[in-house]
Amino acid sequence: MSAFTLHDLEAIIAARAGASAATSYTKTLLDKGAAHCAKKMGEEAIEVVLAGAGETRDRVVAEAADLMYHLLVLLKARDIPFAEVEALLKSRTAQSGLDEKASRKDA
Ligand SMILES: N=c1c2ncn([C@@H]3O[C@H](COP(=O)(O)OP(=O)(O)OP(=O)(O)O)[C@@H](O)[C@H]3O)c2ncn1[C@@H]1O[C@H](COP(=O)(O)O)[C@@H](O)[C@H]1O
Repeated sequence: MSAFTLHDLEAIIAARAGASAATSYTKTLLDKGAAHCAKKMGEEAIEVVLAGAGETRDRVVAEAADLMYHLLVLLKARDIPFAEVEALLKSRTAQSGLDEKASRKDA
């Protein structure tokens, strides 16, 4: 399985923020502002919903990838590091105590 992560994609998006809009779809989105990025992400989310409800497995995977990309572009447009989202997810896990249970199970 590929070791490519959302952090890798976040770094690519950050780099493409400095590119020309003529050569970068990411830059085109960012130039249009956070509200446009949010609208695009909403469209991609609907495509995941439709694919998840009744399209092929490959379509679900493809639409999920589009959604992840557009979510990271939106976070970039709002100057929110993906690590901040991860930290919130981690704190929720810690609140539920499931992180300790999971590490005990691994030991
Ligand atoms: N992961 C992606 C990625 N996923 C989806 N997309 C693009 O998102 C768009 C979504 O399709 P749509 O039909 O909704 O959009 P569209 O009609 O083409 O465009 P709109 O005018 O509606 O905005 C397509 O153009 C896809 O190519 C992506 N574009 C870029 N990346 C990553 O970003 C990197 C940098 O890309 P550039 O910024 O283009 O250099 C790439 O190497 C990839 O790693």
